[in-house]
Amino acid sequence: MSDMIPEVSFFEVLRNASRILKNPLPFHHKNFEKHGDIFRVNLGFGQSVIFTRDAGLAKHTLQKHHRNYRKSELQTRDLAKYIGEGLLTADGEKWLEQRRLIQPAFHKKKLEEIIVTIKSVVVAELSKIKPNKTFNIYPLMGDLAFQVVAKSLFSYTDTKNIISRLQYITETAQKSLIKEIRQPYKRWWFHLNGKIKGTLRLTQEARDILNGIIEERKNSKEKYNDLLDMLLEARYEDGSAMDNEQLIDEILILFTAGHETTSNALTFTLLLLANHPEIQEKVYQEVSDMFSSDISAIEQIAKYQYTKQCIEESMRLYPPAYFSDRVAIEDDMYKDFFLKKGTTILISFFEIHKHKDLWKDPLSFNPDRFAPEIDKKEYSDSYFPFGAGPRMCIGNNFAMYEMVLAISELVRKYKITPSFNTIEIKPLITLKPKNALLSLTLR
Ligand code: HEM
Repeated sequence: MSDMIPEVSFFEVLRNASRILKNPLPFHHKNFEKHGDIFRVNLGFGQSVIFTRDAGLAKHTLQKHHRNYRKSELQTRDLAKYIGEGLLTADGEKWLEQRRLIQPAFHKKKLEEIIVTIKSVVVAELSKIKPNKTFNIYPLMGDLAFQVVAKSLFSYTDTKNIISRLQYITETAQKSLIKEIRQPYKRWWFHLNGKIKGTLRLTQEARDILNGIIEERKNSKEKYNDLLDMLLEARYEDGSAMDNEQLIDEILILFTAGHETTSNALTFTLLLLANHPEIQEKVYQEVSDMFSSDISAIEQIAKYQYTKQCIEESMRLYPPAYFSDRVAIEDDMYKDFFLKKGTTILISFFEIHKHKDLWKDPLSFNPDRFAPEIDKKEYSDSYFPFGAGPRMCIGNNFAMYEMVLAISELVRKYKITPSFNTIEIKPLITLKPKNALLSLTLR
C-alpha cells in the first residue's frame, strides 16, 4: 500500500550530509517547499523518518491520537543516559504516574508561593550587568535561568558553590550528549578516550550532591514551601512518596528542561527588542508606568501584557524547543496518509510557526498577533512553543512568570541596543542564539 508521502532519497541526504550536520534547517525548508507539508527522508538501510510542518498532524500525534504515539529513543533512552528517567524522558505508565504526581507542584496557585524567590533571583542576577559595555548576554541569561530553577527547588539551602557545580555538570552532560548524537559513528572513540566514563562520573557526582541536599531536608523540621518541599510531600495513588533516586532523576530533568530553553527564549526576546526600538519603547512604557506604584511580582505578571506578547512572538519566530518527535505504536491514518506502525514523525515547530498559510507576514516580529482582543482560536492550533496534549511542558507557567519578570526588569532599567547585524541561530538539542552581542545603557 502506498502511503502517499513524497520521499527525499538517500542519495539527496548523502549529497547534503555535511550541510545537514552544520545546520539541518535549510535542508528541511527546501524540502517542505518542494514536497509540501509532509515528506519522508530515506536514511538508508531500510530506515526513514517523516518530517512535517502540517499543524493538523502535529495536533494529531501530540494530542488527538496521542495514545497511539510514544517519544523516540533519542528523546527517552539516549537523553536518560545522563539525566535519568524522569518526566521528560519516561514513557508509558511510568510517565503517567510521575506526571500525576508532579503536576500539582506546577499549578499556578502553587507557583504563586515561589514567585518571590523567582523575582529575587532575577533581580540578583541582573544586578551583575555592567552597563555601557558591549557583551554577549547569553551566558548571563543561562546563569539566570539555572539559578531560578535551582533556588525554586532549594530556596533555603546554603548552596552558592553547590549550584554552580550542578550547573557545570548539567551543561557538560548536555554538551557530551550532543556530540554523541551528532557523531554516532565516533561513539567507540568516546568510549575509548574515556569521555563517556568522565561524563557519567560527573553525573554521579551531581546525584551524590542532590542526595545530600534531600537527606538534609528530610531530617530538618523546617518547612520552606519550595519545589523540593512540594516534591517531598507528593504522594502516589497508593499513598507512598518518591524514593531519593526518582527524586534526583526529576530534579536533574527540571534543571535540563527548564534552563536552556528559558535562557534561549530570554536571549532571543532581547535581541528582537534591540532590533525593534519602537516595540522596546512600548514595553518600557508598560513596565515603567506600572512600577511607579511598586506592585507585587504576581501583579506585575498579570499586568505586563504587552511584555508577555513580545515573549510569545519571540518564541513563535525562535521556538527554543524547535522540534519534537513521536513514533507510531500501531498503524494509523492522518487524512489520506498511512502511518505505519513504527514510523517516526519529526514535527518541526520552527516551520509551523513560520508557515505562510498559517501566519500573516510570518517573518515579521509583531507582538500584536497575541493581543488580548485577538481570539486565541486564531493561532492556538498553529502555535506550539510548549508542545501540546498531555505531554505539554509542565513548566510553561513557571517559564512565562520568570521571563515576564526578567524582561520587564531589564527593559525598565536599561535601553537595549544591538551590536550584531542579523540574529543568527544554532540549532542543537534546543534552538540557541549564536551572536547575542548587546549594549545596555542605564535609562
Ligand atoms: C521557554 C521555556 C520552555 C520551553 C520553550 C519549553 C518547551 C517544552 C516543550 C515543547 C515540551 C514538550 C516536548 C514534547 O512533547 O516532546 C516540554 C516538556 C517539558 N518541560 Fe518545558 N519548556 C520550557 C521551560 C520549562 C521549565 C522552566 C521547566 C521546569 C522548571 C520545564 C520542564 C519540562 C518538563 C518536565 C517537560 C516534560 C513534560 C512531560 O513529558 O510530561 N520546561 N517543554
